[in-house]
Amino acid sequence: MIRLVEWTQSFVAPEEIELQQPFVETAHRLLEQRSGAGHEFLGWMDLPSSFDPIELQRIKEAGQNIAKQANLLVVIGIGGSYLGARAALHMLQHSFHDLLPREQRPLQVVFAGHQMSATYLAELLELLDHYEVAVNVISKSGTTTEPALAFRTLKQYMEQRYGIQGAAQRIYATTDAKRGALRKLANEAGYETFVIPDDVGGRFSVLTPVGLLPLAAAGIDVDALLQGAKRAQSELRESDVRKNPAYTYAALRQILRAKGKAIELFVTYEPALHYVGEWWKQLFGESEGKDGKGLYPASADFSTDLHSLGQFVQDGARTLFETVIKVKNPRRSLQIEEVADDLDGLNYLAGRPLQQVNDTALEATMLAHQTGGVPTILLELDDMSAASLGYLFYFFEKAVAVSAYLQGVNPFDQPGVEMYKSNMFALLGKPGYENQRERLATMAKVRES
Ligand SMILES: O=P(O)(O)OC[C@H]1O[C@H](O)[C@H](O)[C@@H](O)[C@@H]1O
Repeated sequence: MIRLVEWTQSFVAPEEIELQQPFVETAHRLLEQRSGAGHEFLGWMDLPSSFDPIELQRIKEAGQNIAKQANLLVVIGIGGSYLGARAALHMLQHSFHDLLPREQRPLQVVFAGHQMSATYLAELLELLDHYEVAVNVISKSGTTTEPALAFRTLKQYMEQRYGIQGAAQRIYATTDAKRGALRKLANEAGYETFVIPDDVGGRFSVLTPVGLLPLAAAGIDVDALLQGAKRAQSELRESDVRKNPAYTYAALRQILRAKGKAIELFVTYEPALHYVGEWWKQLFGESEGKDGKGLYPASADFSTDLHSLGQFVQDGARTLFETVIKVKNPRRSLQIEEVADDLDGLNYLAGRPLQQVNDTALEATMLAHQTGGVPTILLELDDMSAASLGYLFYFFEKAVAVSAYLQGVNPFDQPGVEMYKSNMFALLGKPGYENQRERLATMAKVRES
């Protein structure tokens, strides 16, 4: 589970949290009664407890099938169709999974379609012949350009290598039940398909086949992931802002925003949680960055980034606060040994667990940053298990929904992401975008003049 251990009370007094109760209550009711803005996208709320066991079994079987037919799974997707699976694999697999002896890593997962770098895709393609390959292409809309371009190329590769039918047995599509180009293509090609429910938005879809199929293929315990989320679903239904840590966290964020903080820095001291930070950034950035409002979600890996960003956080613009995620019971431990010469002067640490130094760095840094005028929120995650990660996913989904309602925006739409796409289509000469292309050309002329 996740505990909200402490926050800098000199910045936000407990009474200020309690004053938020009426507003939190309202946001809670909007969620519970499915009556707030974007209420048609609340399918994620009951997902853990209502997951169809037959569909879950089919996901697990497809995962086993992938692991039998392939030793490399290419997951194609972007945004919510990519970040959840990557966050979970990065946290739950061995830190050096790719270095494990081949027999200990039956299936490797790589990602594509999360950007449009020719170098990235070309360098992936040139290695595929060394592996038995399967592909999971994921897109809720079925039309997003980045994964569509990657899939167009990888589909060609798969069909050239395995034949049309052979490729169709190795390609799995996760998309809308009925709509979109990917649904049409998958139906015509005969791919096994999985559905992203209509009422679950992309950034809330990690606990659907979007995340679960790649994880099942990689041998992750998806039952435990869902169990952890189910526990969060039950525990985080409490409407009292003082008793529900997800709501306390939501209220704290909005109070700090009202006090002039503009950036929330998501900090972890475990490299395994790096992509949890990336997933968290989309969840909060897309849910709250609207109407000229919102906290800019940033992430940092400490103590690594204390040697790069530490100066700014300590002494730079006082526009940020930190949300620190501490893992109470990390996956491994290591003791610092005494050495005869003590040339590094570290024998004073001999006999102590290395984790004690990492934890002390966390404590010391929080104190330093608070002294420097940076409020901090400390959240504690039990451990690095699938169940704890499932709980974490649900915790932040619940928190962002309430936080966005407190901020007065719809948590579940993302109108702002369309502009770059339509500009790109216009500049690429996509039919139907001629007028916009002319407008942009005029703008470009003005820019050059
Ligand atoms: O799953 P897709 O429909 O391909 O969408 C992938 C991503 O792209 C969109 O532009 C939105 O920014 C995200 O919320 C979404 O997760």
